[in-house]
Amino acid sequence: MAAVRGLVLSRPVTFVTGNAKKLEEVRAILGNSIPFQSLKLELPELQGEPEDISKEKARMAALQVNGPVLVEDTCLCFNALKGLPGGYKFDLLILLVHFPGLNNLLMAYDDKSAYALCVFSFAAGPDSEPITFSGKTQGKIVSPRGPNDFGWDPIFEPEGYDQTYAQMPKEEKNKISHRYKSLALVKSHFAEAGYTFQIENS
Ligand SMILES: O=c1nc[nH]c2c1ncn2[C@H]1C[C@H](O)[C@@H](COP(=O)(O)OP(=O)(O)OP(=O)(O)O)O1
Ligand SMILES: [Mg+2]
Repeated sequence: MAAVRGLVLSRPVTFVTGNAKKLEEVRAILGNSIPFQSLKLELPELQGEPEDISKEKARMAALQVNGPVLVEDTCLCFNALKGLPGGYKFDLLILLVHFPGLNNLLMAYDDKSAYALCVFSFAAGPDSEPITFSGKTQGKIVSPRGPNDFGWDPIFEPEGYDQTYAQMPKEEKNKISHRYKSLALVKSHFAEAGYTFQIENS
């Protein structure tokens, strides 16, 4: 008799986001490794610790979808500002990208280091406690360089590179990014948990 391995999910996983650029990267990074569908929902912008925001997003998404969901919350954290803005989304980041002179704000600090943090959460359903997976990429804040089509990509230069995220080819960003690292943990979790997607009993 064949052993039944892993948890059975009632439906395929839904990745819930309102951000098309994120979705593009998640598609490219996951490839066929985790079958998922996507759903564009504008969930409320929560503030606080990134892990808490991500979990809460997963709870809200699982309720709306009434099935297994993946969500993620991403933030940029300045070491000189003790991790701010992090999960506190005042529009400083957007101002920095659009008004390069404002980078002088950080000129007051010798420490221009920062990290990009991506926290994925998986909830198996509306009654399941979400599990989080955090990926972090170290770097520094620079004056904007490169195309301005995804958030703070033009002002973040990852450690060991002389290009900003915005200047790098997408495939390059997707090999070293906060999102890539977080998704690597999600993939291992799925591989270990051995989720299957049958609806029928076996
Ligand atoms: O790799 C990235 N490179 C540059 N900027 C990024 C990245 N990833 C997120 N971002 C920006 C988008 C948003 O201004 C904020 C995160 O907010 P965050 O709530 O996680 O994203 P969102 O509201 O756009 O989409 P969602 O519907 O998934 O919540 O940082
Ligand atoms: Mg959001």
